[in-house]
Amino acid sequence: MLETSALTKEFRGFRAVSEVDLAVEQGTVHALVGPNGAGKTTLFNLLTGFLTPTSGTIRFDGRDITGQQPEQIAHLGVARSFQITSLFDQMSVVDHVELALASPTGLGYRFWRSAGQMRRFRERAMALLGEVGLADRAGAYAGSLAYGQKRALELALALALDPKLLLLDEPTAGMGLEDVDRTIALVKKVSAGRTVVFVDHNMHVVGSLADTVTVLQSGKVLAQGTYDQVRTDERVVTAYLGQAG
Ligand SMILES: Nc1ncnc2c1ncn2[C@@H]1O[C@H](COP(=O)(O)OP(=O)(O)OP(=O)(O)O)[C@@H](O)[C@H]1O
Repeated sequence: MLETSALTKEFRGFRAVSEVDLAVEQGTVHALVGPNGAGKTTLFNLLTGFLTPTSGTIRFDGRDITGQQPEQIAHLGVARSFQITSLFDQMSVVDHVELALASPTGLGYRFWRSAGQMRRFRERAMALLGEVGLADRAGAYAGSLAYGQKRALELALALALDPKLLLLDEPTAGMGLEDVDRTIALVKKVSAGRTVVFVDHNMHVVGSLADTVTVLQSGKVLAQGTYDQVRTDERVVTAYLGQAG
């Protein structure tokens, strides 16, 4: 589904991502981990077209998408759920989802003229809210949601695009234990039959969700394999111990 080859991004000669080969099989959940500054966010930005690689290639679903714009990549079926919240406080939860459902049709940009037309997205919007556990908050303002619920809404917005590949940027960042476990269950549920790549610092989350794991350090792939394989890899243990102090 996704394959990078020698993918590299330099910032003024500094290699934030260096010769990364990544292969994500269709229908699997893949975690990107690594110490701070390892290049995870930069890699995500390359995959979604927010940054252009210095060299190397990205193939998605059988085509070369290297250097394509974020809108083109999104259109091909890559959706990203942002770490930084991108919700409108004064807009209702269900309106957010309807707008996301309408945007691929072009209707999203004319929503102020077509409130009636937006209603045809109501059923699908409610189904998506049900999927992420927010059906009972459909009428609430997004601004009134608890943090974990906002993250769930963002996930629903990404799912509204019916993506072939779902990218999750630190889905459990800033959450307490209870929300972390709820999010693990939620991501497990929505990842069934989908291809997911996520970044997370929490090893409990990585171990619970990931079929395969790529460990990055200083922009390079340090180890790749199942969670149990990388967890016991000496280089990985050393990299994390090095950060602990
Ligand atoms: N726009 C930029 N210009 C210059 N350097 C950058 C830029 N973006 C990232 N870097 C550098 O590239 C390296 C990798 O950063 P990146 O944010 O990708 O790491 P990360 O693994 O996501 O870290 P974290 O876990 O802290 O989010 C860092 O040293 C960072 O300072």
